[in-house]
Amino acid sequence: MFARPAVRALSHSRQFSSSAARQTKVAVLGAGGGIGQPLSLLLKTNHLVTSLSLYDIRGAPGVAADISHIDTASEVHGYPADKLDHALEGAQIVVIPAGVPRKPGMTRDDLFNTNASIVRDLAAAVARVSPEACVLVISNPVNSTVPIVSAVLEKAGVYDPKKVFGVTTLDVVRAARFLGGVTGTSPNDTRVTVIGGHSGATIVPLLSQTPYGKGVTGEAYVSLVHRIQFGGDEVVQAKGGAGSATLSMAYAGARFTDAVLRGLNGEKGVVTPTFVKSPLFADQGVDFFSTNVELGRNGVEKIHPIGPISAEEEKLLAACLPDLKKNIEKGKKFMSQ
Ligand SMILES: NC(=O)C1=CN([C@@H]2O[C@H](COP(=O)(O)OP(=O)(O)OC[C@H]3O[C@@H](n4cnc5c(N)ncnc54)[C@H](O)[C@@H]3O)[C@@H](O)[C@H]2O)C=CC1
Ligand SMILES: O=C([O-])CC(=O)C(=O)O
Repeated sequence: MFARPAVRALSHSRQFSSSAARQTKVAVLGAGGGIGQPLSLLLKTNHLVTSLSLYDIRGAPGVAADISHIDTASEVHGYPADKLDHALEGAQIVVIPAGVPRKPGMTRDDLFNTNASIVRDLAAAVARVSPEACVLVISNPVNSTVPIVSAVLEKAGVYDPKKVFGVTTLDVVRAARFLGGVTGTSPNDTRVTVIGGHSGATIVPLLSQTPYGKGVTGEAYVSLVHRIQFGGDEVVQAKGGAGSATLSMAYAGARFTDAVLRGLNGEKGVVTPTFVKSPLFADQGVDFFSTNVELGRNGVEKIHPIGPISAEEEKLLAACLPDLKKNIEKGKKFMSQ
């Protein structure tokens, strides 16, 4: 589906015959929503998906019937509210965009009270039915929902930190697009590693690590960083109460799912930022963090170090860590109550 590699570091061509690729069932929980529908559509076009399982408390069977007419080989099944366990049976990848989106004036953290329990209950079903699946969390606030999913799986005795991912790909997509806009170059030439978490100051773009990014300085740098950190707000404002990013997020979610699929299929060199259990800043109480991660047959293969960063990025990182710590602790506290 994606002609370009998911990340700038990739140079491998994709060489899967359908017989070489393993059978992969992907479940989407929240498939009837603003993200869930276009994400499911994009996953239907991915030849590495052999079975697509669409679940929502509203509308999933209709979405599944519609998407199932697309002429790619995968099977598509839709499941109503009371059939969550059926939807998860045999899933190797579970993507979760279930939950409420922001309205203008809200932060992602304002979604916590509603989305924390949605994500907790879905994760409990994953633990029960498909405990070995890779879980890709889109629902906000990602900085807290990923620790919640992890804690649910841990409580159930099935937690594998290599298999729980916060999807931060939209920040990577925005950074490439916005940097390309500033430098007047193709986003394909302006791939940016974005580290930290997924909200405001916790989003840290490492522009200094790219040839084009290095050249952006002064006011232009400050406003570019701000746009990457608060790109979500732009969409929330523009939609005027009708939700947040759905289409760009579906694209980003499909791209990240494709990266996980390629890793599971044994492709080497699949590297992309994602928010995972990470040792990098664990000594500062931040035990989930997004950096470049190599994906493989078992999920996370290797967590890359952040690499050399500029003095400005040191400051961004210093601002990120306390906020991220609070968000992570909030998720953990919710699970310990
Ligand atoms: N990680 C990221 O970069 C991004 C995350 N998001 C987040 O994704 C989430 C979904 O956003 P949208 O699709 O725009 O919202 P939406 O309201 O359009 O769709 C959410 C869907 O979840 C379903 N749902 C609610 N509770 C459920 C449950 N218990 N089980 C299954 N399905 C359930 C709803 O019925 C609805 O169809 C929000 O939390 C939003 O903040 C949005 C954009 C980017
Ligand atoms: O801004 C939001 O609430 C949705 C989101 O996470 C994004 O667009 O990055």
